[in-house]
Amino acid sequence: MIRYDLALIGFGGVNRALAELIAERGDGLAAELGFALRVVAITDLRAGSLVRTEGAGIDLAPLLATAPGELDFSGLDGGSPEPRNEWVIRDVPADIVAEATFTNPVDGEPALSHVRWALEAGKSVCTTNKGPVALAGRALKRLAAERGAAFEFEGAVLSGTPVLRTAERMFDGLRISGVEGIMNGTSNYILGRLEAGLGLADAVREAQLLGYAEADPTADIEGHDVRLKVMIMANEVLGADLRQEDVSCEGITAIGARDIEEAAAAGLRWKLVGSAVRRPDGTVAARVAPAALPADHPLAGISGATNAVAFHTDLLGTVTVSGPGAGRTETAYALLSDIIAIHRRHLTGAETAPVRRTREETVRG
Ligand SMILES: NC(=O)C1=CN([C@@H]2O[C@H](COP(=O)(O)OP(=O)(O)OC[C@H]3O[C@@H](n4cnc5c(N)ncnc54)[C@H](OP(=O)(O)O)[C@@H]3O)[C@@H](O)[C@H]2O)C=CC1
Ligand SMILES: N[C@@H](CC=O)C(=O)O
Repeated sequence: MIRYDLALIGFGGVNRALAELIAERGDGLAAELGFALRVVAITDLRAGSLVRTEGAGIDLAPLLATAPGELDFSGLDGGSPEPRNEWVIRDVPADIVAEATFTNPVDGEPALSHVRWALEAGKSVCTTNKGPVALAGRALKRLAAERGAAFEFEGAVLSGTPVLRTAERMFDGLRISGVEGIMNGTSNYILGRLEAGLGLADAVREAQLLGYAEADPTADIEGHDVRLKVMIMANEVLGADLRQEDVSCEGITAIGARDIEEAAAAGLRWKLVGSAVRRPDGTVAARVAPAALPADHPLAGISGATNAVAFHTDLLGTVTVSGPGAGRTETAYALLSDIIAIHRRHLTGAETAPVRRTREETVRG
């Protein structure tokens, strides 16, 4: 039985849910997929770091039985009050680093360094963190390929809904002229709650409790989170090389109760739409903006934390992928799907990280 040793960086909603999946379903997954998972290191800003590379690795059950805010690794065997991220990532023997600290939409740090340290050490990375992928995806994929490691990030766009792998694997032979979608669970959930008569602050609090919101929910409601996701979609699917300044960005904070009422009276629903479209000259135009959509628009019926991305293709017309766009367990599944992808590449003997194919020549938008 192949075994992969994991280091979890950040032990908040998503990596904790991954630990739960491993604790609850590890044996079943091993029987079904042919590999076992052992967690050998965990770091977290508040809890510190915990390393156990002997025997069964870290015993997850007592950690999962402790309330998130009360976890403290310092008194445990192999524990320290400091996160010790760089040492853990570079020096503790592990096969895969699962990066799930907060997304920093400005410069991607500290997650960008976490990913870079892991790849430099030849360790594969799976991450749900949008910062490193949107802001330095190309360089990190190159580094992964140089070091014979994998860099997987399915959860960085639509949580556990496999929108990137669908585009990468299922659209062979198609030309994709653009993508547009609802790519933020929190803002879509909030818009639904505003339609139900709730105020913005209460709706944000609900989204936080449900585990949908970013550590700083400003990123959700001001559109910065969608901007990163649009960049990832444009760069991965349309072969662009967009930077933040290439993507105009407006969130949902200017939408008031009156706008919601007027839209409803006209049979419209407000949605936060991210889009990237190939221009006739081959460059890519991308934006994030709210739109009042008519009931028959494919994105108008997407409610709650559900998200959807519509791909505009030449031979199939519009193909829409829809599913959860946020949620702790849903996003932990994205990390599991990345680990499965790393395992499959390992089985086929692929030596280098997958460089996603682009549909056409890369042209900066
Ligand atoms: N939740 C979701 O639905 C989705 C989340 N994502 C992304 O996944 C990532 C994780 O999300 P989620 O688990 O919900 O977020 P959380 O805020 O629940 O967890 C992040 C954890 O990382 C810790 N942390 C922050 N900085 C560091 C650091 N430098 N070193 C070690 N630990 C650190 C935080 O500690 P502290 O709390 O003390 O700051 C927290 O425990 C984010 O990047 C998010 O954007 C992607 C798709 C969906
Ligand atoms: N805060 C984000 C989480 C996933 O990326 C969202 O609500 O979509």
